[in-house]
Amino acid sequence: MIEVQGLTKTYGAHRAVDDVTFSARPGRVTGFLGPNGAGKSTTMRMMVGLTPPSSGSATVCGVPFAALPNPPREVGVLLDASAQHAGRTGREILAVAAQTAALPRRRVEEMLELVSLTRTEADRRVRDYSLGMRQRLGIAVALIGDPDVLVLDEPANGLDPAGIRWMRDLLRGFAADGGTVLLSSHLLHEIEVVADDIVVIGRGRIVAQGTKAELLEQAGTVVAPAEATDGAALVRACAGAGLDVVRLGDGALRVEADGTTVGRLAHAAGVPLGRLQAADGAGLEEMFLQLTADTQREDATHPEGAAA
Ligand SMILES: Nc1ncnc2c1ncn2[C@@H]1O[C@H](COP(=O)(O)OP(=O)(O)OP(=O)(O)O)[C@@H](O)[C@H]1O
Repeated sequence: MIEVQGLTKTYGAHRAVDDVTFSARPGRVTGFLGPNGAGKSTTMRMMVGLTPPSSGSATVCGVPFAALPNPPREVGVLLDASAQHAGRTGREILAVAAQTAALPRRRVEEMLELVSLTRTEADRRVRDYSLGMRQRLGIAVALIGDPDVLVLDEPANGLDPAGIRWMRDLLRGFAADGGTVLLSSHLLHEIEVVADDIVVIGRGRIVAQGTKAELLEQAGTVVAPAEATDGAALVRACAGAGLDVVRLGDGALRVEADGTTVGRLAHAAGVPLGRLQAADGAGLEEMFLQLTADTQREDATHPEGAAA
């Protein structure tokens, strides 16, 4: 279990993390999603005692990270896969990690096998590792103490498609065994395929959180009139009922309401529909971009923007 309460970090006048509260529960994968610079890494660094918070608190397994008697046995942490000593071999890094946590030496070979680093690769210096190999080594270090909790910052960076699949299966398996997983990403798809719960952060603040199913529901309904000329009437009908409406660009709209509500409004307005469906993943992406729009470097929202 991870509990974060009111975590805030200011750098001068800049609030990098602003009153962040959420929890990551056992048996579930929690995705921490936000665009570049949203505050994910800073939040995670505060959770594991690497950055002192300006205010607020975080506990892992019920206590602050710094109070854990043998952290690697409780929490596996991967924050920066390139932070390992570049002159050491992968095997040496794992050996040091095992020794620090008072673990038997055999854990080193077990972890190498788990993350599929070959004998030759394990004996190579980390400076000669690809980013994907560094991520695998980082996962091995995180798992070496057989922890209950995993905190992983962008663990899929640098992994090839097979590696991403491997990582996903590993995290799902970890959670299925009762473990708690918190992983960050700036890519919705990466989070969507693996997470049970999603916390969305933008410009240091939580902008949405809930189970994936709840967020998909909030993503609303995609609707399009049978006749393109009815587009404006459909927008008026939905917006007039106080619903948020976003034009999707192909004549369709995303309306923040369930299908029955939208269907009734269209019917009342005398607009025959050509399409009415749950917004699902594409809707979630639209919602994510909208929620974090003011934190995106590029204006990723559709040029037509919000219609209401
Ligand atoms: N040591 C620091 N000093 C000043 N500002 C910082 C420091 N560390 C982070 N920041 C700022 O805090 C904000 C959040 O950064 P953070 O690295 O937590 O974002 P992120 O969500 O992890 O981004 P990314 O997806 O790009 O890794 C950014 O504006 C960043 O410039």
